Parts: sequence; C-alpha cells; structure tokens
Amino acid sequence: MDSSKVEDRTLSDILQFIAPGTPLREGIDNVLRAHTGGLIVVGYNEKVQELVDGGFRIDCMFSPSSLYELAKMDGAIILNEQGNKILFANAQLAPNPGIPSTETGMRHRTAERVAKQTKALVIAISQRRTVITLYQGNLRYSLRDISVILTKANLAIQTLEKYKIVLEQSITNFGLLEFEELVTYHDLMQVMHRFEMVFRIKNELLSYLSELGAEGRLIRLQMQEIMTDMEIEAKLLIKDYISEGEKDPEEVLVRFQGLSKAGVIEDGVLLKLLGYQGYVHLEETISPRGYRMLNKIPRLPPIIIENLVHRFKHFRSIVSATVAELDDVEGIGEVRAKKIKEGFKRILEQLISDRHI
Ligand SMILES: Nc1ncnc2c1ncn2[C@@H]1O[C@H](COP(=O)(O)OP(=O)(O)OP(=O)(O)O)[C@@H](O)[C@H]1O
Repeated sequence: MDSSKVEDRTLSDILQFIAPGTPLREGIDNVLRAHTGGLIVVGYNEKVQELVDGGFRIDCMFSPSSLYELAKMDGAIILNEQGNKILFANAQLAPNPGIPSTETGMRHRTAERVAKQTKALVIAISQRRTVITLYQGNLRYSLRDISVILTKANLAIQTLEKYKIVLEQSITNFGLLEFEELVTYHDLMQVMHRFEMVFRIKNELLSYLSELGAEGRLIRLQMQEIMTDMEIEAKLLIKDYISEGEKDPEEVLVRFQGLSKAGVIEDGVLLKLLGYQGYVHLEETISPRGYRMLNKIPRLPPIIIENLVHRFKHFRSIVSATVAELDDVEGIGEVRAKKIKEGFKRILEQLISDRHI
C-alpha cells in the first residue's frame, strides 16, 4: 500500500490489508484467541508521534508471534505504514479527550479518538468480547466471523447461478428478436436490467472476498467461472447497441458494473450510459450491429467481424447478404462466406430450440 496515501484507504483496501492469509491477520487472530486484548496503530506519522507517550522502541520485523508476545503487555503497539515492522510496544496514547467517541471501554475510546485525530488505521482487539474493530478517520468497522461471511458468500454464489440462468433465457429470447428484426429499446432495457442483477450480486461477492482474503480463494474461482461468459456477452451487447460515437464499450461496461453497486438503475440512466441523449420511445425498434452474433460463429477472426460490421452497418443486412455480397468483403472468400451463412443458420436453430416461452 502506498504509504503517502493513508487517508485514501477505502474500507476494501483496509479489509484486504488485514485479510485472512496475511501475517498481520495471523497475529491479530492469535491475540484474539489468547484473550489478552490489543491496540494496534498502523503508521507512525507526525500526528501519531504527538500522541505517543512512553513505551519501548522495538524496531523489529513484523511477525505474528512477536505481535502476540508484545500484546501481553499493556498499552498500544505501533507498526509502520506497511505493517511489516513493529516500531513500539507498551505505548500510552493520549488523544484529545474532547474528540467525541461512542465507545465505552478505554481501549476502544482511545482507538476511535486516535483514528479520528491522526487518520491512521487503528485496530482494537477486545479482551472480553472476541471482536476486532477497525478505525480510520470517521470509519468504524467490526470484522465479522469468517464462517458467517463464508456462508453469505456461498449463498451469493448460489444466487448468482440462479440469476445467470434467468439472464441466459432472456438473452436467448433477445437473440431471436434480433434475427426477427423486432428488438425494441424496451427489450434492450430488459436484458440490461438482467445483467444489472448479476453485477449486483458480483459486487456483493467482491465485498465478501476482500474480507475473506485467502479464505475466499475457492469462492473467487467459482465467481470468475460464472462471470467470464457473462461479461463477454455484456461487452458485445454494449458494442452492438452503443450509440454512434467515440465511446469505448469496455469503459461503458466498467461504468455499468459500478452503477450496479447503488440502487435500481432507471431506464433513462441505462440509455444515457449507452450514449442515447434526449427522449427515446421505448417501443421503437433498434437494430444491433451484429458483434454478439458474429462472435458465436466459430473461427471468425475479429478483423473479419469488424470488416463485416463496417460494410453492412446492421446485423439484419449481414444476415440477409448473399454469399456473393459477403465474398466481396475484405478477408472473406467464398468458403468463409458460406460458413458465415451456415453459422447464422445454426445459431438460429439453437436459439429456437432453447427459446424460453
Ligand atoms: N490511552 C491508552 N493508550 C494505550 N493503551 C490503552 C489506552 N487506554 C486503554 N488502553 C489499553 O486497553 C486496556 C483495557 O482497557 P478497557 O478494558 O477499558 O478497554 P475496553 O475498550 O473495554 O476493551 P476490552 O473489550 O478489551 O475490555 C488497557 O489495559 C490498556 O492496555
């Protein structure tokens, strides 16, 4: 972590910094189990220096066992910014008592005040209650039991799988509409909302994963396996429907996933995201460029897909083009032109058999 940007640490950065699998977390967990309690300040900036009174200068490399041993003493342990060195132990901290604190015990009050006053990350390990509380600036976060988060993450994976099925059905029906040239903005919005649901669960999973650290390895793999295809489909959908202009579909996808962190996204916001300004009649039809369907044809190089879209502009024109017209496109000979026609036929047959009524 960049030591010059302490205040910029987000909760997710902090959670990753002390996630299971890190030496710091191993040390904290040891202190928690030993019921000695602990008060740890990460970073020895000028403001922290002003508050430290007494204690021993240690200056040794961080190790989980030394943290555990030093926590047996009263007072606070001070680490460097990176958390890989123990600088002081048995330090008394004297933050401004006028800083408001909602905590009752002295350890936690001190932790909250030091965090507010110095912006350093302060970790309080309770002696009586097995709770680890993090403070930084005005942020306060109690770590949850790993088994509770694992259960929640597993439930989220199951939900993601269910949503993926619903999304796939919706994409199949949408594909048929594309072949029939019947897609309306309303249909496009419906598919985008299904993607939104999937992204929402993904965002929830990501927040669990930053807290789970190494313990979340398998869940991360499962999530990636489920999401990879979906993200490719979403990017191609955006490429198909993004309004004319300079916008980068990749960037739109990132923004789309970011928007899914907040509440429900209105149609108007989604349309704006795709570059449509002003009033859009949702029942009006809209034609895709064809990237998504062309990508389903085996062994069709990206450059050929670009040439096709560039020449015909719309999917419907590519589908209705004759072999001779396709043959005329750069990089396409008669054999490939026939393969493209054959490819569309097969995709359509597949869509009809998978159609969800
Ligand atoms: N200003 C301080 N500087 C350094 N350490 C402190 C300070 N205040 C409290 N502590 C540490 O906290 C310990 C106990 O405090 P207290 O029991 O009041 O805290 P608490 O917030 O109720 O926490 P716990 O849940 O662990 O009991 C002290 O023995 C000391 O090690």
